[in-house]
Amino acid sequence: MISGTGITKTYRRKGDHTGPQTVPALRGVDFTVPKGGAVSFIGESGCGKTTLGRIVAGLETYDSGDIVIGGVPMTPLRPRKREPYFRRIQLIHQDPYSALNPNRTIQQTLRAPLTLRARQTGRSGSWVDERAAELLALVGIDPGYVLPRYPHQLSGGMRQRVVIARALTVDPEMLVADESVSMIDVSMRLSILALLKDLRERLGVSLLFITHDIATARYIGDGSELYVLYRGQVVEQGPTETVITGPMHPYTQALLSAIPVLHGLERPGADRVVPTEALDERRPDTGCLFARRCPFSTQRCYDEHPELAHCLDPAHEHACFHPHRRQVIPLELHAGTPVHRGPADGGCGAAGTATGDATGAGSAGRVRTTA
Ligand SMILES: Nc1ncnc2c1ncn2[C@@H]1O[C@H](COP(=O)(O)OP(=O)(O)OP(=O)(O)O)[C@@H](O)[C@H]1O
Repeated sequence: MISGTGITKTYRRKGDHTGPQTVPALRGVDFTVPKGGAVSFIGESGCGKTTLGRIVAGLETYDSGDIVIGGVPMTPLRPRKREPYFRRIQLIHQDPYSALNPNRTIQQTLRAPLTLRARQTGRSGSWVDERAAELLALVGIDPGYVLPRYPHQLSGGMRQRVVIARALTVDPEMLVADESVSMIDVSMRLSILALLKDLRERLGVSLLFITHDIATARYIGDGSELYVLYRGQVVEQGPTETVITGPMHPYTQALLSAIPVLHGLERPGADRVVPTEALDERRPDTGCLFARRCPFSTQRCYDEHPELAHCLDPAHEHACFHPHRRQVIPLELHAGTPVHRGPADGGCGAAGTATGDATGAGSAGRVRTTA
């Protein structure tokens, strides 16, 4: 199991800026990826997804918090001592072309980490080439065709499979896939996602999926957890299907309502879609970070910071003072018929730190549903 607690990261800005000199990329993120499990992080550009993925893969430092890998806290360890732990976590880059050395054949690319692995595990030199062929077959490509070739001689989909094969050379416990299908041809995306799902099932490797695309997160689905990141903070989390079919946070609802609806159907809640505003970074981040973009915010949202809390389902948490099921989202279209996946409007209806929408701001009259 790999977990993170209170992970924060602030970047320093280089050069002359009129605004603040620092950019908070992550503000106290907690997450858990169970052994063999899958977790997706979703959010719009700049919300901190890539930063989190790089931290989890040991490629970026964090300011505070802790990453625990297999029960071992990383923070107290010196960087060199952390290395073997982070090696168990492999990052799959979004751009398979830049991730591969253009001057090396695929055989040379795979040989380097496999030779090291052979030394570490006391295996013979012949094992290296056998394993390279085995891994390429595992990711669904013909080793005879691919091994002697250079990256530019392969399709984008093949290159991404090679990148995945290279990640597997170290027998990782977890793969971090950062927008790993966003730069390859649309026609090949599904097969790469299917491959990652298949590897999870066959090898028991955990998956941390980073995407801005809710459909991708849903495809990875099956018993996975979804974390919705907004400006470096988790604003909603829970089982993927639960969050997607019954989002409680206005930001998650806005993300979902941005999905295009086919066949002339209206977008759910299109009249309430929260516009992307140029955030005034000089304003202090008190209260809810989403308050200024939220059509349901009240004074309390500006004054107090909402913590993650649940309503009825303890597995489904949201950081909102006015959680409410506001819309039905037609995420699946079968033969032009929208499948209503979410329940109709309903308040939180539970006690606890998260309150129901007592203001009535989220009543059905204010947000259009497709029901
Ligand atoms: N090396 C860096 N130096 C300064 N600021 C950075 C750096 N890397 C990221 N940031 C800033 O940190 C914030 C989070 O960036 P990050 O790339 O993690 O977001 P993201 O959600 O992955 O966005 P995208 O989907 O566009 O890649 C952004 O405001 C970004 O501008």
